[in-house]
Amino acid sequence: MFPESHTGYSYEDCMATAVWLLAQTAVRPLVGIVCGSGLGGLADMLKDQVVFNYRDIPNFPQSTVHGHAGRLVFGTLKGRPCVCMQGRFHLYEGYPIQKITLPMRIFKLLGVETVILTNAAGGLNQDFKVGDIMIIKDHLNMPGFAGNNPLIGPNDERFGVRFPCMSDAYDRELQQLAMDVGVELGYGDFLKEGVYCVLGGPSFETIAECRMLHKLGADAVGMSTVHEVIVARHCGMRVFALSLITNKAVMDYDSEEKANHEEVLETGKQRAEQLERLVSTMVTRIGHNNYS
Ligand SMILES: O=P(O)(O)O[C@@H]1C[C@H](O)[C@@H](CO)O1
Ligand SMILES: Nc1nc2[nH]cnc2c(=O)[nH]1
Repeated sequence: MFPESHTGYSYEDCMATAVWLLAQTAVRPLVGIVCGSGLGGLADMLKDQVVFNYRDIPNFPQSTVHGHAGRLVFGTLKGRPCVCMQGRFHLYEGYPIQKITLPMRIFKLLGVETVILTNAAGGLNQDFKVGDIMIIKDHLNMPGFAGNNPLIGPNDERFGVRFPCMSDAYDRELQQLAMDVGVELGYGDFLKEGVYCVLGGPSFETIAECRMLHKLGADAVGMSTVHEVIVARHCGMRVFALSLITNKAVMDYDSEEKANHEEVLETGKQRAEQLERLVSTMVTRIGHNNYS
């Protein structure tokens, strides 16, 4: 089995995990949700839950980060069958990149068509405030520039093509749906859109790094999501992603502010309710109208 090598799980390994899960729940999810740091409350909205601890799922990694519960939750969200990762995996936890993205392939084999990813991120855009929700319209993949891409290794065409396009990674109709729903819910003042930049972490950025990322066109910086998006798109799922701006990236040598994980989790708590309402309303509308 894979963990020692870095070439990824085989199609058969992923299928075995999917079949194992499907044998234990009647839920056939069409939407898969990934909860970012401190945003695990999204999973609690699911009704008629069937819950698996990651440690019990064949081939699954374990969550090691505070604010990531480590549970896969099946259930319905306003009647829609969903599966929700209450906790994700990050490069800095020491897992190979193919392992942290494995759940996306399992989502696909479970029948998921649309993936909704959330994360906590530092705001680089000077117009952003702590508590803003940023609809991700594009990304900068810094580990990818350094050769760390989840699709490195032999390509299995049963998942997708060797050279997948990423210029359409973030579904435009779903971005519009999020904006429409957000405005309807009265969230217009704190709903933004922008470019998310992923770094390896776990150290937060220096001031010079934040200034550079901002100049390169990033609006927010974090340590996740992009690898999952690449694998989800490779196997043909639609993707919507958002960042909760949990802290302002420090850009100024006179600033006394210091990024820290406690602030990240605290901001998550404060915006949890609105974020949950935004995502759950979106889920009820996916596939029902011209956003399908
Ligand atoms: O899983 P996400 O991207 O939400 O987690 C972010 C990045 C680090 O894991 C952590 C830093 O506070 O939050
Ligand atoms: N890299 C990074 N990740 C974050 N996650 C939440 N806030 C931040 C941040 O400021 N930088």
